[in-house]
Amino acid sequence: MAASLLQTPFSLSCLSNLPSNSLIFTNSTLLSLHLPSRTTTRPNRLSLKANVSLTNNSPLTTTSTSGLSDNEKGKVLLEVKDLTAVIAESKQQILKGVNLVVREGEVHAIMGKNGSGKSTFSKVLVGHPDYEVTGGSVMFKGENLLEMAPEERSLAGLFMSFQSPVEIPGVSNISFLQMAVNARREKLGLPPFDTLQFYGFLSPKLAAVKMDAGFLDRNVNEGFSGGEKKRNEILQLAVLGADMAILDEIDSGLDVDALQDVAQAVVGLLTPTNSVLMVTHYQRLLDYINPKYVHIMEDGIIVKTGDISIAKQLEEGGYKSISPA
Ligand SMILES: Nc1ncnc2c1ncn2[C@@H]1O[C@H](COP(=O)(O)OP(=O)(O)OP(=O)(O)O)[C@@H](O)[C@H]1O
Repeated sequence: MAASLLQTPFSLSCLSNLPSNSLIFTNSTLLSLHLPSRTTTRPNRLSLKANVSLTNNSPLTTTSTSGLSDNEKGKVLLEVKDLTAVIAESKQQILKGVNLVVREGEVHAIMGKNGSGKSTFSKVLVGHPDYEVTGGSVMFKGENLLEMAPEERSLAGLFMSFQSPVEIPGVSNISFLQMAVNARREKLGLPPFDTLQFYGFLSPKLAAVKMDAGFLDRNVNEGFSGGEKKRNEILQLAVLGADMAILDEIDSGLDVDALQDVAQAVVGLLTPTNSVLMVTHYQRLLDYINPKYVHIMEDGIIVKTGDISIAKQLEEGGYKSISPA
């Protein structure tokens, strides 16, 4: 790594010994750095493109630029078949046969009662070591995701925003992001951004998530409020990009304005070739991000799939109003 990057004293070794939910920050490759896919032909990665209509007073809605009708299907990004998984330590089964297909350009939401397995599913997808897959298959962009190490999953274009983002004491946000972006550039055979170049790259992303520049010099997530951490996660997504972003409860802890900012930033990241899989409990996020599909998870499987009307039904009648299809 270029010395010019290291304005803040920084060593990868400081990223070790992090809690288990910090697998993306392990030092083997500096996390599932949300690095780009091996296919470098995708034009839409890492861009905050405005394929969306945004107004302050109306829900954020995606508008397809692909020219495809609703009935024409995009390329499959993720295909999960009969996925089962247990907690590595106790061998308790949590996922009991999850099936899900996500295509390019689609936003999917997973809802479900507390403890139904939503976060476990998300974490299994990114290869969290707390869980062991015991059956089924997961293909991501035509490759066997389950055979990839967590950092390879990131290299393949998977990003996950955790329900409880980790803190990284001693590492400033800007150093972290710069290092992550430059690691990615190195993989692509590109020269690293120096500090000035990086700031030019970062500025529009910072503006897109409406984040104060003061947060850049603070240690990653250290002392951030719950909402600030969530906003910072979306900044990471904006900076690092992804073919598929898994967002676990990004709405938790956000005030109404922050919710709109974060939702707007996520919508701004959508392109016809990437996708979002979000876990949420509340319709309000879905009103902004407008998923194509809403799935209900119950006891480790998806028991119902529909459109946003399911979320409205849930809001009004609770889970008892949703009977498995
Ligand atoms: N590492 C772990 N160790 C022990 N139990 C676990 C672990 N991970 C998940 N579980 C258990 O598995 C079940 C599913 O948890 P998970 O976090 O996936 O649920 P969830 O649907 O995301 O819930 P919530 O809506 O409350 O976030 C819960 O009973 C939880 O206690």
